[in-house]
Amino acid sequence: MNGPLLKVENLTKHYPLGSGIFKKSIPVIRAVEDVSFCVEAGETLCIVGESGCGKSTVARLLMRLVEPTGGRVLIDGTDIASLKKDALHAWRRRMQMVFQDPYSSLNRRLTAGQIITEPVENFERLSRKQRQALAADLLRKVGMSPEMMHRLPSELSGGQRQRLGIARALALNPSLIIADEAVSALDVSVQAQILNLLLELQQQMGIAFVFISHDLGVVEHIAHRVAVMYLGRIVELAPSEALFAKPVHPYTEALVAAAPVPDPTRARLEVPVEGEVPSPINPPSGCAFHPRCPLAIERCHIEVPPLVPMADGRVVACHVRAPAMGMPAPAVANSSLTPVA
Ligand SMILES: Nc1ncnc2c1ncn2[C@@H]1O[C@H](COP(=O)(O)OP(=O)(O)OP(=O)(O)O)[C@@H](O)[C@H]1O
Repeated sequence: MNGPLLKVENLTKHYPLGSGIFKKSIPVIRAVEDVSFCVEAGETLCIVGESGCGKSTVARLLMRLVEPTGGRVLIDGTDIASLKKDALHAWRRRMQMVFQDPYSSLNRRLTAGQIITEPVENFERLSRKQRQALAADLLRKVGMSPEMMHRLPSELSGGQRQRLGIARALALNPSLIIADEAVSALDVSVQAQILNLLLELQQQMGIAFVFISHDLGVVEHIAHRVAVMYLGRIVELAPSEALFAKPVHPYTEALVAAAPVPDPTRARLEVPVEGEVPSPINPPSGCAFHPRCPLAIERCHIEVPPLVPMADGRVVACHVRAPAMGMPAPAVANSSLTPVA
């Protein structure tokens, strides 16, 4: 198969605020704005950013749990919005989601065995024997004993429930798993077990992951590439090693500097980024990060910076650090930060 497994083009999601019956224009929450990226088979793309930056909305758009305001999602080159009944059914087998809180996403009245075989039974009838064999196989894949198939979710630990959520996602042999804060609710040691399990499954089964997390320690452990979102937009998308070794966008730099990973070789932001993410209802003009950015220049107040490709394969949206072709690199005044070549 040529081309990426998943291609996201100019994806946009605005949530209208109120019905606007008496108003001419309805204000909207700009949750996702013009987001584009690709994911190759067997690759892990992590999406990071502060709360409210639009990460979960991207996940919901990928799973078609919400409809986009604009843009497209293509699987193996096919726009998922164009799929009719049977093709949509087939596509649903290929993409699965693992949620943050396994307890609320699992049916508490079903046994572990019923929970993990349910996706398959939506497609085909299984005999009792087949169901048990499938449940045992899936439980083994996620490092659980087949005897657990008779337990209810309430009889399992948080880590076991998350393994169950992963087993359920694996039931249909997906090509892509979307994991939204899939380990955030777990203790650090259980987190590490689940992350290692995901890495093993990726190696064995060639599954691609879109992994959403606000935890940069987790991201650094598993990502091949990282997309950094700020107020609905991607501001930097880079190979993981390059991003952590040398973050280019000032927002990425601030996130990496704030992450509790002891690495003295890392760039440190001497002028910390302060304040909170502004409202997505009325985002700042130009670069939405400019009110918090120690590097901001006049252009940042006016123009939305485009994502500019850099020599090491990353793309960055920053007038100062990655000026678009044809624009002179501006002088940087009053900052401990320097433009990155
Ligand atoms: N169904 C909805 N209706 C209206 N606004 C929404 C809806 N879902 C999300 N939003 C808004 O869209 C913006 C992006 O939310 P989203 O949940 O995608 O962010 P996030 O980066 O995943 O945040 P978190 O890390 O806290 O989960 C937020 O301002 C949020 O309030």
